[in-house]
Amino acid sequence: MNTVSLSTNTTQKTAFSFVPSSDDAVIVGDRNLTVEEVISVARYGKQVRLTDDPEKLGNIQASCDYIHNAVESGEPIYGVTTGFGGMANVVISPESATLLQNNLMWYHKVGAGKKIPLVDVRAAMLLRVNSHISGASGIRLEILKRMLIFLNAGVTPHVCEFGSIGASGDLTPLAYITGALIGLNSSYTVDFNGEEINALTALKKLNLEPLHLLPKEGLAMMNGTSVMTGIAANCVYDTKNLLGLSMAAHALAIQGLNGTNQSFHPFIHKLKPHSGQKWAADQMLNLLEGSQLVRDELNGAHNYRGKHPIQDRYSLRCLPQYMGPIVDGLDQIQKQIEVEINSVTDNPLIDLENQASYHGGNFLGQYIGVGMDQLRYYIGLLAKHLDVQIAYLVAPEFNNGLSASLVGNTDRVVNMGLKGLQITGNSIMPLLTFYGNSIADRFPTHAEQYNQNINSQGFASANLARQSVEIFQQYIVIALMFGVQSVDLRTYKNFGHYDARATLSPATKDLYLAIRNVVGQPPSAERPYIWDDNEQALDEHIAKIAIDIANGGQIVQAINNLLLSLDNV
Ligand SMILES: O=C(O)/C=C/c1ccncc1
Repeated sequence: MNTVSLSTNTTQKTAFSFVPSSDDAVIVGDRNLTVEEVISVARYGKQVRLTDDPEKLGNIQASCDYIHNAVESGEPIYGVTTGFGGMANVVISPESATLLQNNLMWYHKVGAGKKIPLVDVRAAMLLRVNSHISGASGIRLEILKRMLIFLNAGVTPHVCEFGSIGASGDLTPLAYITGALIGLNSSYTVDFNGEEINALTALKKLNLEPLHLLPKEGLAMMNGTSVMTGIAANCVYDTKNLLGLSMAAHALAIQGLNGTNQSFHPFIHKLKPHSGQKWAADQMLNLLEGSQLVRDELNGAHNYRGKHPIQDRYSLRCLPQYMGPIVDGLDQIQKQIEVEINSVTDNPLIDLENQASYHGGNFLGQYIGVGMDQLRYYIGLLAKHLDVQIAYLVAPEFNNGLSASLVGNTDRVVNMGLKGLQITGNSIMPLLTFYGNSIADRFPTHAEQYNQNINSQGFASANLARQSVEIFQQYIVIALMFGVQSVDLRTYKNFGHYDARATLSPATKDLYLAIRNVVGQPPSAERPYIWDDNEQALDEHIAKIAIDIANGGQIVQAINNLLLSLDNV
């Protein structure tokens, strides 16, 4: 798979550059799409094709015919022969039905704030096609094909971060995608393989003509949850990587602290068999297996440990019980996102079999609003646990014989070790629990003439989730740096040298090596990761590790088995 290159001074995925992938294409319409497939298209340039199932393709045309006939016969259908939303009492004549759809994009050209990342817009376009492929939306195949042309050529409309309350779907964000797609006018802009150009120029470069929307097509494009769901898919994917890295950071810390593996004994977790808890305990055993730094007490041994308690403190001993609900919760969120990805989310919906159409509200993004609220809450919980582990590592009263603040060279009395790094971590962790606050329960009750008087705030919730993910990507770096330094110091304490390659469990050695590699400082028997304070600029290490993680680079690859196991929680 080709990788996405990011600009060097940021880990944000706004700086996406499109490289088409030569892997097999993702097919829309043959079966349900997964989060993984969405990511492969959105971030890694995988090509997309439409199904060639003649029945599916025929249904798309049949749904357009249904709308055409309804308009001809003057049938009252919401949003086709009526005004929109709270103005759905306005009767629209057949002659104005086309104008109605094209006007929809004008009064929703009201986005505010920054542009959202291109990878989120790419995910949104894929999801919009996937939603329309069911043939219940009354939109031409030509428009679906056009979205795929954009995706496959790396042409991405610009979408703003404010403008959707997630009620009638993401009207305004989708208006920006639609306006660019049809070339409504030159004020719509796109990213054309890294170059910002207007939509009309983009269409020319793609050998496409501007299009006029037909009745229902504006609503079909704009009434839906695709943008918030695209963002959510990217967020859940990243959060699972971060969950895996959190587990691995804990495994390093447990080795650094000379913790026991007994608390992860399957006997304990069989007696409280929540699937997430069992997964966390099993994975912790895998992560620690073969380590020379833990107290190997799976046989039930427990000896007095002098001034240290006979059993470990809760952040170690209760790790599976703490992690379990987070693991199960993320799994549930992913399942809900995958249902949303494969849903038809506009209104009205066309029932071809019964030649009827139904007024409803599949565009309400409540699953995404609540799901992304939960995702941010779980990120806050993950961060809190890591913060505790760091605090444990730096305190000589508790850390089982390591130096204060994990100072490397204690003979150089001015060394303060990782003290500053901990404070940076302390500056981030509260933000992450703050971001765990909910937004879906705070809404404008008077929205849109009291028509959208219940709304999900799903788009806002998803945008906040992206921010939370990006902040957590910085935070996990700090936890990992603490983990690396602690295992070096523990190796010295127990074995008289600093090369933790020889003492770590095989499952954490790869991660350890990847981190040392990314910061350009290979392990050595003579010195730990950080020896004297003035030998390295730790902010540069933070930036390098964060970029590798945001890119899914070697640090994430190093825990691939752990990540794969998340699919079978
Ligand atoms: O009530 C609806 O189903 C849709 C509402 C709406 C409001 C404003 N613009 C487009 C659609």
